Amino acid sequence: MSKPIHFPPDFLWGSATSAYQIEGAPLADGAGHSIWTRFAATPGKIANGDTGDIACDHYHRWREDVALMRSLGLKAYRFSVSWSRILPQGTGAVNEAGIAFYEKLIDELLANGIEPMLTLYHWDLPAALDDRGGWLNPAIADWFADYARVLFERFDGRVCFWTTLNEPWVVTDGGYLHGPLAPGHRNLYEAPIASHNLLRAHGAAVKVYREIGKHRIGLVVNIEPKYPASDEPQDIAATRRADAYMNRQYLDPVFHGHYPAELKEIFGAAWPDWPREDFDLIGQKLDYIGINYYTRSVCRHEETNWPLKVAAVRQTQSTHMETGWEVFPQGLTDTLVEFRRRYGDLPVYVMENGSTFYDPPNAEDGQMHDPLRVDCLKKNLHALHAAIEQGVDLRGYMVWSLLDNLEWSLGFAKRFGIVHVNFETQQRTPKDSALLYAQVVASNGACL
Ligand SMILES: N=[N+]=NCCCCNC(=O)[C@@H]1[C@H]2[C@H](O)[C@@H](O)[C@H](O)[C@@H](CO)[C@@H]12
Repeated sequence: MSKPIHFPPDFLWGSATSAYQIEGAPLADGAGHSIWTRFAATPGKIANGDTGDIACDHYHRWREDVALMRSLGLKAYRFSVSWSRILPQGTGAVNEAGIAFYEKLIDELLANGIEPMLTLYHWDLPAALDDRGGWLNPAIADWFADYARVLFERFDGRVCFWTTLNEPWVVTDGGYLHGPLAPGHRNLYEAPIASHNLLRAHGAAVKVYREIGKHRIGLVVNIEPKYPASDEPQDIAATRRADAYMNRQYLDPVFHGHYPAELKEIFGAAWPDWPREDFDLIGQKLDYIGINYYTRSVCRHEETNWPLKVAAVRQTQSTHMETGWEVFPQGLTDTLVEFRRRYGDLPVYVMENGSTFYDPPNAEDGQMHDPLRVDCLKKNLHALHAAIEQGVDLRGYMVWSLLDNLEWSLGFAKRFGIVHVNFETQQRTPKDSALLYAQVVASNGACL
């Protein structure tokens, strides 16, 4: 019998979502178009022609969803604000109806004893700014800082946990290098520029927060630990390139003031000489780091793979994600321990961790059984605890996701929720994984 595990007494157990994936009504009450309302309206961009026009109808069901979080005993809720609800043109006049929606949500969370954790940007750039170059226009650092200032002024104090960006790697790799995500570009020269401007915008927003904010602000990155497929020098080098491109491309400039050298090797002539002063902006001190962990990657050299020359070696036990994300809880422990080794003892929150499996149909007992997700969740939580035992200053965990939702270009078929959503009726049904998670929260992990 393994000894019961305990997490720190004030460990923050919560769940995470994002605006475009759950809200629906993206253009309601004066909101402007985003790059995702446009992408979804473009045939072939989202599987099955799915869109965020309705999604989980959270824009109208927010009170019911907060009650659902309360019923699960959640201590925190990580959500994102749709920039184009607040500033329909991306800059300029504030849309008070957009402010009002998030104010109601925040106040309802607080009234139910749930900590609001607000992400300023979770991929849904205002279309009006994309028309002005979006993340390719250096002015976006100021546009983003001005947007952030509006929310800081309205909500700081009720919101005490701020995140500037969610996963700049996915925004860049998906939206500018390979193209499966909005705005759908595929350009070796654009990707480094977009990525660098994301980090500049992050720094500009943190700088504003230091002027007027009184609580905590950080960055959320997806980290996918890389393991060599063999000890062949080519595979070792490929693994280093993959780690530099996906993981260190964001953490090194923020914490060490420079990019990994491998990026110049990967991008060649497409890699600019960045102005030194940019790294003073990017390197603003943070109160915490948010890490999203889903899977690892076993890497080998692959000459034909553009532009990294790396291929991932498919592993056996995978989730039902499109590219078969391996279930590898040890990677979560390794990621957290390696962050501390490389970047120091900053407080860490796991801001997303979850899995998608084809959930079996509703059982005769009316319960939504999801045994594979339950197993995955248990293993990941044990891995989380192992990192704490190895000295990581881990402060909280947000399961991805509260609700089944729009999995971006993969549509609604990829269900990550611990709560099932019937997208015809909008009925929410907690899965076994939600019942397990409620026990974990209530016992602070002792039930594991
Ligand atoms: N191979 N491989 N690669 C794994 C790389 C992970 C990149 N995708 C994410 O982390 C996204 C994050 C996003 O915030 C959320 O909005 C998404 O719904 C989840 C689920 O997809 C995750």
